[in-house]
Amino acid sequence: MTDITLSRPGLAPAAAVIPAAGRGLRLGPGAPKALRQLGGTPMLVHAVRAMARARAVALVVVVAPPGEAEAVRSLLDEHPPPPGVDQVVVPGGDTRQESVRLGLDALPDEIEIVLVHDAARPLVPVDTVDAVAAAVRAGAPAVVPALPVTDTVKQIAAPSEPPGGPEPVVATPDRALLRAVQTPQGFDRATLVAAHLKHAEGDATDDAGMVERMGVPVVLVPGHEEAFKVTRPLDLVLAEAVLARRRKNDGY
Ligand SMILES: Nc1ccn([C@@H]2O[C@H](COP(=O)(O)OP(=O)(O)OP(=O)(O)O)[C@@H](O)[C@H]2O)c(=O)n1
Ligand SMILES: C[C@](O)(CO)[C@H](O)COP(=O)(O)O
Repeated sequence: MTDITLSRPGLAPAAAVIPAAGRGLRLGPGAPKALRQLGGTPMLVHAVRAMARARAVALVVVVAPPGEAEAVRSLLDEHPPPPGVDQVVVPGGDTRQESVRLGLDALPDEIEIVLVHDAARPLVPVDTVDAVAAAVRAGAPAVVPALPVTDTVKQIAAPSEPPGGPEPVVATPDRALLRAVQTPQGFDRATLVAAHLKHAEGDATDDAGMVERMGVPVVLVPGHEEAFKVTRPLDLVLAEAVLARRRKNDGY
């Protein structure tokens, strides 16, 4: 557990846990995804900035690629957070779930609200972060930003083996009832810790799914198009374009 003094006045103390330990295999060969450049700055630095700008966030815990924690500490020292925000770096694990759990283990006792945010979503607007934190502060135990699904989605019985073969369709779910979820996902700390303890052996792709499985209500709030995840090479092209537009229009 981390021993720090939290200094953001007037709000229940919240921490951002940023899982950044993934390899980014779908992005292609190169450094771990969080350390790849976006507009000349590592993606992780953008993600940390986005979270540290939120009004409620007093602490940012970065979960670094295993073996890169020291390099990430040096990188973040070059990009200090705003006054009143502390940052801590811990090494990550083999899965996203394990990395988030390692981030949770580093939280000091005072933290009541946790926002889990993918380093791979570097351009999330601060208003989205604030809206998630506000909903948790207002009493929701688990809050997820989400957008309507724009494609029609087909359900198959099982993925083809090997991939690329024909896949028979079994259903077409009603798109109006589907949402694509983003991060930061916000939680009452005790709820999230309990979910990680209960499902410790799993490999969940998101934290809210683990909370749902405990029977705790999860609520969606509007996400934002610019909170998209950089997963494949084309996402990086889009991220560069969004960043260039922000820099031109807002001096970002
Ligand atoms: N062992 C892992 C795996 C993922 N992540 C983090 O979880 C977030 C979402 O994961 P994703 O975008 O799927 O990243 P990767 O696992 O790096 O991608 P890929 O599956 O293409 O390798 C990312 O910020 C990633 O760094 C993590 O902290 N630890
Ligand atoms: C948490 C997440 O960003 C929600 O969309 C996502 O599930 C991360 O994992 P993925 O395997 O890259 O989808």
